[in-house]
Amino acid sequence: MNRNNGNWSSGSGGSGGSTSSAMPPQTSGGVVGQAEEKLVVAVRVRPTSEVNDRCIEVSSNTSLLFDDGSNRPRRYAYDFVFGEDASQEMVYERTTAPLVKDVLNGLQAAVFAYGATGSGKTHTMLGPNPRRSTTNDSQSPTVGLMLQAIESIFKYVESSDDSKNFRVSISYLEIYNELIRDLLNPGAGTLELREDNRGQKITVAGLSEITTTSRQEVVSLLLKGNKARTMEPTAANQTSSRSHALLSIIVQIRTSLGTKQGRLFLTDLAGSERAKKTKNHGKRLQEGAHINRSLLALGNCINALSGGARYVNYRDSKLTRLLKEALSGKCKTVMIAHVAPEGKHRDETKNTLVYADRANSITTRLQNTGYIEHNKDFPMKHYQSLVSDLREEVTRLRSKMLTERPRSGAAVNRNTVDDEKRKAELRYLREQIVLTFKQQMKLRRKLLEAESHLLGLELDAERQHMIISHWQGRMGKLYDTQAEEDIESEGTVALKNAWGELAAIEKESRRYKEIRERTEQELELCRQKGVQLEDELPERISSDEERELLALLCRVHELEADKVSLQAERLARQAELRRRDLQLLRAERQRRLCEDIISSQRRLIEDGHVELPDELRELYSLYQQEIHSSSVSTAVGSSYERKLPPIYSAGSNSPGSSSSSSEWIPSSPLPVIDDPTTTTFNQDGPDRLMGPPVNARLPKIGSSRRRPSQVRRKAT
Ligand SMILES: Nc1ncnc2c1ncn2[C@@H]1O[C@H](COP(=O)(O)OP(=O)(O)OP(=O)(O)O)[C@@H](O)[C@H]1O
Repeated sequence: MNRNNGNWSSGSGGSGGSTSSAMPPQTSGGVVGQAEEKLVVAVRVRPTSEVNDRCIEVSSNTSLLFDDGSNRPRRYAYDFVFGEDASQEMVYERTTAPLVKDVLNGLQAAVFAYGATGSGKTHTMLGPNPRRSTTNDSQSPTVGLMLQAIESIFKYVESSDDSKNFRVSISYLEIYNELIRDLLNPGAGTLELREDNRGQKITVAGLSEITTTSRQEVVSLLLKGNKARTMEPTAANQTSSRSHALLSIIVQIRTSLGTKQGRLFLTDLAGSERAKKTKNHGKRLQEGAHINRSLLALGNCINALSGGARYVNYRDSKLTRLLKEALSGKCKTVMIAHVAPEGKHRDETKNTLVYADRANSITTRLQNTGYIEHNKDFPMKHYQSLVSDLREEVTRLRSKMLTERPRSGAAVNRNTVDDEKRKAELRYLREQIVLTFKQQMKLRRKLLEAESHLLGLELDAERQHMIISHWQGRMGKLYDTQAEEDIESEGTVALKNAWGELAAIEKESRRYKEIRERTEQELELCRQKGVQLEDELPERISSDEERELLALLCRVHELEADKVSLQAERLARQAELRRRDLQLLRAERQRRLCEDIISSQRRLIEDGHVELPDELRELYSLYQQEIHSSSVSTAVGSSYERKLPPIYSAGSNSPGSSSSSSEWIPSSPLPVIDDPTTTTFNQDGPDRLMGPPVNARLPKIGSSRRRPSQVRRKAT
């Protein structure tokens, strides 16, 4: 077992697990890349002994009738409706089993149980009396979805040919009164929720993530976690969960292309409740308020998502922040709404049905999580594995030659007919092997080309993103209104082109990802066929002639391996050049921004006659030295290296003025200024790649809008 501090949104476990390149099962929808996804909604009706006063009648596997008391029942339809007699297994098979397959294919998936207090959520997710349960039997028919999912994942991994390529880790937390607790390490106290600068990646700092190869261990950890969960008897439910419990199961699958990571979130939400009805007081009442607030936040997100809102506020509660990925489409998500059929729970049941109805119309775009650690070294890494495959084949063939030495006189004793037949068979076998090998190489090349092309597209997309942010920055911030229309038209054209390019690149990427996937499958079949054919060889090698044939085959394989190595080096160099080109472009862009900032600051200094602080004076003189040395080397260097920041002299009226030196004060420590209109930078430098050239437009002298606080005037 490995215990790590885990991230909520990115699995970073220790080593553990096992390995295998077993073909993962087909995804529920065969989705790879981006696809339109509907949030799947199921409703489960809790069993009751009440026969007379009832508000729910299940009419089919997908619909039910709800009587709000007016005796005019309303029909609600969902993806699945589970009646009172539905077994745990049935609920699992229809809702969670397809998601487990997706997770084993490297996708993210989530199941969350929603409903009023006492409606059966914990029963569905964990089974009956999870707190009291001590059985480690994850195969018992009453266990909940969490244990069933763990059971299926381990079953799959264990039955796979190369199970050592899989690594399974879990983390389990609860949100109680808006505080996060680690259920696998309850003594750790409350944990912090953190997110990156862009609010994209949510992590729970210090959350344990346990990696293990033993399913029994996972099961006992889960049971232990359940016992640590905050549960209290309330008037509505003797074993009421007062917290939201979120289990995350991460499956990492090592493949020849990198490590894929799938993740399954299983969430047992605390039940919504009405204070009046539950008769809760004090602590229970406060818990209820927190529960309701976070469920309200969840409800708001669902409303916004179902209405197709562009902005969804996930920030209102920790629950929604943690479930953001599950709700916003980076995940396949199933919501199981729970209802109580008794008439006395009519209001809560109606609320849940309406809630589930809204969730029914949420559609999102599923994103493939892809590989977590590949491409960085591509194409080298990929080629290396290919070459090692080929070398392995050579070794295998060679070992056949060594083990099966011809027995002396064997050939002489055979009669001619047998000999001929044998030769014909061998010829056929050899032809088949060569044919399969050729097919394999063809597919491998196709795969490499697809990979290489995808890498190129990735870099192209990055370039377009840079162009977009470059122009958005220029149009939005750095330039004065004076020639706004000009800039806008230039910028608008550049932006439009970049967006168009980006759309085309994305389309092309999707196409190539499909090609890659198909080719991978074909290659695997072809490889298996090749291995089978080669397996037939040992018994047949009995003559020097046959041995020669085999040696020839080895040679072909070796040559092919060498060829692939060379190809790999060439492509690696190409990719590296492209990468460096992008880095240069990025660095140049940053340099231009710095120059713009310096220009604006200098403009403020000149215009406001601000006394130059010593440190700044020093920096300027260093800068001047730097510029001097780079202008000396310009004779041999590129023209843009020597370009000074586009600083305009005091008194110049337009950015295009032809002053060739600073006219501020003769003793100015500031660098000499080049004329922006005569510079070749915009024509030749990397900035040119950002689209049409644009000169910086700084505020006119005397018309600059300065706030007194921004300018420290020189004391006279
Ligand atoms: N499908 C079911 N079959 C048998 N018993 C069930 C089923 N669903 C719920 N129960 C029983 O009903 C009671 C309440 O269920 P449970 O504790 O799962 O509700 P809950 O929605 O999780 O409540 P809370 O939000 O208060 O935690 C429990 O005793 C549970 O065993």
